Amino acid sequence: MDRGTGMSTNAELFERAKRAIPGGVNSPVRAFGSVGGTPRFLVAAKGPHVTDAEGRELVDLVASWGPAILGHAHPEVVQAVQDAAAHGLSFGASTPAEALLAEEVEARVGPVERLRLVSTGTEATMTAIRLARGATGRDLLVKFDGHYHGHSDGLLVAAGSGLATLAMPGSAGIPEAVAGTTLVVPYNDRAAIEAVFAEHGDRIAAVIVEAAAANMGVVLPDGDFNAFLARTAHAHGALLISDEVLTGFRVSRAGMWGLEGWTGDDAPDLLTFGKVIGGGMPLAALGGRRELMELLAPLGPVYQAGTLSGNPVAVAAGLTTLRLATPGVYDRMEHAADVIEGALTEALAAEGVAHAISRVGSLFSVAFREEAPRSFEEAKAQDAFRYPPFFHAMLDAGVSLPPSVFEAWFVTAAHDEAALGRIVDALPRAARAAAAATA
Ligand SMILES: Cc1ncc(COP(=O)(O)O)c(C=O)c1O
Ligand SMILES: N[C@H](C=O)CCC(=O)O
Repeated sequence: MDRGTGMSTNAELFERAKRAIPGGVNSPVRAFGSVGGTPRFLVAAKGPHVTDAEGRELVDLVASWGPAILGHAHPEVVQAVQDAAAHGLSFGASTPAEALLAEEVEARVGPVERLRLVSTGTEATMTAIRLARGATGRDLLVKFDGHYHGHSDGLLVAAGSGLATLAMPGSAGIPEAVAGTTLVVPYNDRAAIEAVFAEHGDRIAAVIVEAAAANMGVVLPDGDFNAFLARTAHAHGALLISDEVLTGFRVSRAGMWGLEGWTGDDAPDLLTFGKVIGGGMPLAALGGRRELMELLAPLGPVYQAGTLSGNPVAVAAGLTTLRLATPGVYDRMEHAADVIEGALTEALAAEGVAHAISRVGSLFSVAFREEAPRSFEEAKAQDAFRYPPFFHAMLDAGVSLPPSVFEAWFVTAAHDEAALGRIVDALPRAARAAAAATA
């Protein structure tokens, strides 16, 4: 499919992109770095499918890294976007729909009394941290090894996602002074949290945690770990930032908070959202208690701004997506996850491949090890060499998986029996390829 490029194959497009764009991609995980081969250049997406430049339709388990819970290009979302666009692409001024979106989130997620819209998850977490520092007058941030919260300086320390994929310990270009304000602890390690607070408690502004880790593969919080973090932070006058950029409105209608339901001292102080809240458009948000959120300018001293914040086309996509995300949508996603989990286990077990599937709601991934990992150290201690041949066997059979063992698999409510059937049919051969892999 040419689309004005004069080129038709993924390989040609990748070569051209590499001559114009660093590494040929605008986000590192897209480059197939850890699985090898040529990235697919996509030209269309509809329902559970994406179509590449060679006209090949693939069943998609990336779902734009999470936003597409309804399936790609849901007609009502597309219509809402077209209607909004017809009235103007961007105003740089308030619009009536912004408050409707904020109300929609506040009605679902108890700890969110006020919401500020931004454009990316990176901006949401960056702003939440600035707000926590402004509120507490402290400078240190605690984050977890292998958690990813976007690419702002202080958060690219021991991060997951593309850094895990590329085995990068951090990023160049981050001043020591900034990196030094981030304290990294192993995930699910309560003793490590207690120790870090015992040593630095009066300087810690906040703990930031993925509500369920999903950027080192899915790694679930142990028991009431999130509530424990809130209680420990609060006991030391610090805040808990629950990063729901990935889990928000995906693992349930109210995200991970909706599944755990922590309130009072156990609840997070600030929450960040992205992906689903924008329905596939660039929109993200941070929210929390009124008195904290009102420290943001223009009411308070913590500054945050954005030319495109609350963009009307993005708000239309997000609002329509959330309104369409009925309990039935979550039932369909869970059904899709059930079918894939069952078939994946069966296929890998039949080949004697050690594996563990970690899952919350419909969000899951597979690790090539006996036990589900509880930390980044454990997530890295797996037979990761089995993933590239597994991935390529699935791709050859027409199923697009995330191009890294450290990323989650994303289903949508549009994954119908036909799409699921293609995945199930592809798995036995992929499991054989995983079994045959050598380190
Ligand atoms: C948990 C989490 N937080 C933050 C981000 C950053 O969001 P964005 O890529 O929109 O900047 C991501 C994903 O990229 C994420 O998974
Ligand atoms: N793990 C990231 C999002 O959740 C992958 C998306 C990206 O960084 O391109």
